[in-house]
Order: sequence, then C-alpha cells, then structure tokens
Amino acid sequence: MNRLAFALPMLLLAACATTPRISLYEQFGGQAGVEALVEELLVRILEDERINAGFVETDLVNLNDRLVEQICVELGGPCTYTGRSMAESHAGLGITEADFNALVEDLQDAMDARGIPFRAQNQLLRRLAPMHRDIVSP
Ligand code: HEM
Repeated sequence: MNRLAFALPMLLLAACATTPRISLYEQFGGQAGVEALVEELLVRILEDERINAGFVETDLVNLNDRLVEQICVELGGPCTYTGRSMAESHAGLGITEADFNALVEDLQDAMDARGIPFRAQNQLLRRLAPMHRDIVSP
C-alpha cells in the first residue's frame, strides 16, 4: 500500500514531465509560422474578388508587418503591436458583415493550408472576434 501511495504520484509526475504543454504560439509554428500564415492570408485576400478591391490603395508591406505583429500578440507570442487601433485603421472603409466573413474564410483557408490544428485555429478566431465591432461599419 505504502509503495503504491509513493508510486502513483511519481507516475503522474513523470507523465506531466514527458508531455509538455505546447503554447498556442508554438502550435502556429512560432515567428516563422506566423509570417508564413500571414503570407498565405494576404495571397488569399488579394485573390478574393469579394473583398480585394478594398486593398488597391493599401500599403501591403505595412499591412503584412502589422498583421504579423498583431497575430503574434493574439497567440501569446513575444511581440508588440505597433499599428493603429482597429477602429482607427478601418474607419470610413465601409466594411460590411459579408466582407468580414469573407476575410475570416480566407484566414481559415490559410490556417488549413498551414496545417494548424483545428482547436488552435478556433482559439485564434475567438481572440479576433471581439475586433468585429471596431471593423464592420455601423
Ligand atoms: C479580424 C479581422 C481583421 C483584422 C485582425 C485586421 C487587421 C488589420 C491591421 C492590423 C491593419 C493595419 C493597421 C495599421 O496600418 O496600423 C489593417 C488595415 C486594413 N484592413 Fe483590416 N483587419 C481585419 C478585417 C478587415 C476586413 C474585413 C477588411 C475589408 C474587407 C479589412 C481591410 C483593411 C484595409 C483596407 C486596411 C488598410 C487601411 C489603410 O491603409 O489605411 N480589414 N487591418
């Protein structure tokens, strides 16, 4: 009995030590993974005829860099977002509910293409969802 009382916690400890928890940021492949994901996303946005007209005047290098920072932050990665607020950067663009859903679909396709686990995909989407109110025009 005594031996069992000792062995069980040791087994549990060993199990914990050998199954490290992988952070959300790591599930996206860290910095290189986030950069590759944003590239996949921008390619899809620019090919998406539902929304690409809205990006003809956009500085795409800036958009790429700000999205990398922002997604890194939302995934809990070691980054700082240096861009404008979502309200400020989307004000007056007349973005509709359908536009927003189209971009989310492009992001889902991009995450599928990167092989991001489904649960991890949903965690990122959940973190981006509250931005909806600042992005979609009233
Ligand atoms: C969760 C959804 C979205 C996120 C996280 C997001 C994020 C961003 C970020 C980080 C920037 C750069 C801000 C800066 O330059 O300081 C930006 C700019 C921009 N976004 Fe979004 N965005 C989202 C949805 C959308 C949608 C649905 C559209 C239109 C279909 C859109 C169109 C634009 C445009 C055109 C710009 C450039 C604005 C400018 O150059 O002044 N965004 N977005």
